Amino acid sequence: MDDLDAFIAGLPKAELHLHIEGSLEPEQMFEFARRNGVAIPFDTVEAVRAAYAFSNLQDFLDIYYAGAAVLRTEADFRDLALAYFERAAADGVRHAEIFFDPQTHTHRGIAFGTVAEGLLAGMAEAETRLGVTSQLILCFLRHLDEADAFKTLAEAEPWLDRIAGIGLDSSELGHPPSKFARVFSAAVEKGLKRVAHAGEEGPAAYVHEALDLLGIDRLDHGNRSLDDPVLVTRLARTGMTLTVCPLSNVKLCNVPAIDAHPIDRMLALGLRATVNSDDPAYFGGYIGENYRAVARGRGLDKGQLAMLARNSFLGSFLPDDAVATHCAAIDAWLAEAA
Ligand SMILES: Nc1ncnc2[nH]cnc12
Ligand SMILES: [Zn+2]
Repeated sequence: MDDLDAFIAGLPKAELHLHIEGSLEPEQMFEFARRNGVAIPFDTVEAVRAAYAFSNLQDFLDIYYAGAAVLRTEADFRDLALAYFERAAADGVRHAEIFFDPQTHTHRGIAFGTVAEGLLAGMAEAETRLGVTSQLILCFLRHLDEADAFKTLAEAEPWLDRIAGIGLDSSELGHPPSKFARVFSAAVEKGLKRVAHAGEEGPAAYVHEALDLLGIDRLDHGNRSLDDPVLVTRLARTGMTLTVCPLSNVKLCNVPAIDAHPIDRMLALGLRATVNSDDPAYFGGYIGENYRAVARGRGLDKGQLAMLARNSFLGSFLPDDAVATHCAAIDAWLAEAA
């Protein structure tokens, strides 16, 4: 491991944009398929990996939803979460706020509670065994309708004291944030935080909508905000956190190559950008791989990498005292590396 890789591995960081279903590795897909007696349309792990060539978000989503079909029991969700936390801990993650897509499972007849209890069990075990804290964010699938989102929020009611917030994901184009304004209003009355994918493939106007109509606390992706200087100013002045996912952006062809990624431009514009993995099993790497990719591709120095890590705690839903402790650990690591 060279000096930069060692610095990145030891840099305390939070992951704020991770779809737990997107951490399903092909090996696990086979294991879960076997133990649940579910057929999958692939013969080998290599054939699965070979299918991961995407030209846009929808290409990926079609495969991602099909892959999730192997997840059936509470143990599957627990094992999936634990496997993610083990990889994240090895990458220096101290805290993670993870997304899950309940509708992907309830629409297949899996109870909301099976998913939630399994994930919560994995999260609790990760905290005791690995020292990684975490929170859960329930994402609504935006290609489905508002009524389905309301139904899902009602199903979540018994678990809401253990769910930090709600999010919005899936096919962005044609499904603007405005479609879910009323669900997000209902969620805020229940004390939930609000995040949304916006400006991943969709226009800057969708980011404005997410701010104005959903009242988001955090912006997932947000790359297309760079098309709109007034929006950039608004995001910078309000200290809005952007959960940027570099390898995902390249894999889904939203950025032509990693050396053209705008992560350092975002920082230079005063945006509170963070680095995250999105769907690491599908996009070529976990959070450490994303940091290494932008560090090399954009020539980031240790100060910039530490800023990205500090932003991840500042943008988290952790209480101030925990954020202060994590930021002090970053400063100590930076001082040691100097
Ligand atoms: N990158 C992404 N964009 C939108 N929805 C998603 N669901 C999982 N990954 C996603
Ligand atoms: Zn995402």
